[in-house]
Amino acid sequence: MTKSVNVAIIGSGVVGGAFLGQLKNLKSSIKYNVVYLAKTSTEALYSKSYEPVDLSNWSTAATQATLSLDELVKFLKAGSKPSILVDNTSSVAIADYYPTFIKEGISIATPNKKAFSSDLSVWKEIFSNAELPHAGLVYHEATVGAALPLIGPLRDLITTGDKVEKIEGIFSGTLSYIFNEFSTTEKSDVKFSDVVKVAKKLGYTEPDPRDDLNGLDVARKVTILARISGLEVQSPTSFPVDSLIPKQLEGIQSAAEFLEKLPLYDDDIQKVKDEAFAEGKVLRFVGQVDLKSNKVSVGIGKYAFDHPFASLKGSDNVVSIKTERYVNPLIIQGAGAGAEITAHGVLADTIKIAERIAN
Ligand SMILES: NC(=O)C1=CN([C@@H]2O[C@H](COP(=O)(O)OP(=O)(O)OC[C@H]3O[C@@H](n4cnc5c(N)ncnc54)[C@H](OP(=O)(O)O)[C@@H]3O)[C@@H](O)[C@H]2O)C=CC1
Ligand SMILES: N[C@@H](CC=O)C(=O)O
Ligand code: NA
Repeated sequence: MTKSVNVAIIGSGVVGGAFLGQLKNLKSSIKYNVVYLAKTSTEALYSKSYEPVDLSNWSTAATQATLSLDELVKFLKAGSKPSILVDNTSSVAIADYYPTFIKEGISIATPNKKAFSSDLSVWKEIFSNAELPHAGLVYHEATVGAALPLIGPLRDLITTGDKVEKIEGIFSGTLSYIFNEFSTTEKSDVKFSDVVKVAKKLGYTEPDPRDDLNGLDVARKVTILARISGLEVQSPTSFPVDSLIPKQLEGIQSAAEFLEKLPLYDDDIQKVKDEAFAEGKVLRFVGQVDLKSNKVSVGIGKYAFDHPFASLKGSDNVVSIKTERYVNPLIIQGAGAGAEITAHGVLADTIKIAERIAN
């Protein structure tokens, strides 16, 4: 008999849209019944009889109002199959609900960093609920480095008894792209604000690019890796984080107005770049977790032209993990943002869950 799972998907933006395309084309012996699809915060596709959503016309099909999270839990629990929630949003409200989904036996696959990198109490609740009998599973590989294999391998190392000593790297696809284009080993007069706009257009940035520029997105990723490695980081604002947002633009309401005004401050960051260039260095935005000194930090660093960080390309992330076993650090490098790249990480997690729970 064919095994199957019920899948509820929330979000159809940059990552969610690509996820739906990949799921539609998935060849698998397991049947994935998409019984609920919240396209946006207000519009959803589903039927009370659990008739699967037709993924060939989801963008044009008639919608109804979204279910509340309470209603969604009830809906999924009343289905006859095990369920997976795929959260392709950056919503805090949904993230705060993960402990409930998990306790109620609903598994989660997500690129949403909020639940894993906010207050430590949410992290603890998620992973203690995951130990309960009949709890749902939690997979979140795409919360750090998009689909790059970081969280899975790091957990494998720790579960098998290795000890992490230091993690260091470039964790933001957006900031990698921006600095790789802006601060190069050749003299260039490309404008910081222009590169930011291109990064947004390419789908690398968070829904609001200020969440990348203020360092918080990197701080969230570093928080997740630190916690997995055994360091109880209280929150992504509990350690030093450099921001690239000019002080004068800190109070601005909309992302559009921010992007419009950003060119006014191009000269300031240009000066920092020129100073580094004069020393034979480039600027890169780096995160560090030092398990020996229990210190975490995120900020701009200057790296010599022949340092591996200086030759990074595109939106690549590069992460170095030094452990007791990996005395020469394990290096993981590749694209760390973008629609298809991230979506395949989320789909791979969905498949891993389905392989464990489908019936
Ligand atoms: N882009 C990338 O390269 C990467 C992204 N990620 C993560 O992936 C997630 C999605 O990012 P991205 O696709 O770029 O973001 P988008 O803003 O493009 O998409 C988010 C989608 O979620 C919907 N949404 C938000 N809140 C709710 C809600 N409460 N109920 C239903 N739908 C909701 C939005 O609809 P509405 O318009 O109504 O709000 C929108 O359709 C984020 O958590 C991001 O950090 C992770 C790694 C890489
Ligand atoms: N905005 C993020 C997306 C992935 O988490 C980034 O640029 O890395
Ligand atoms: Na990853």
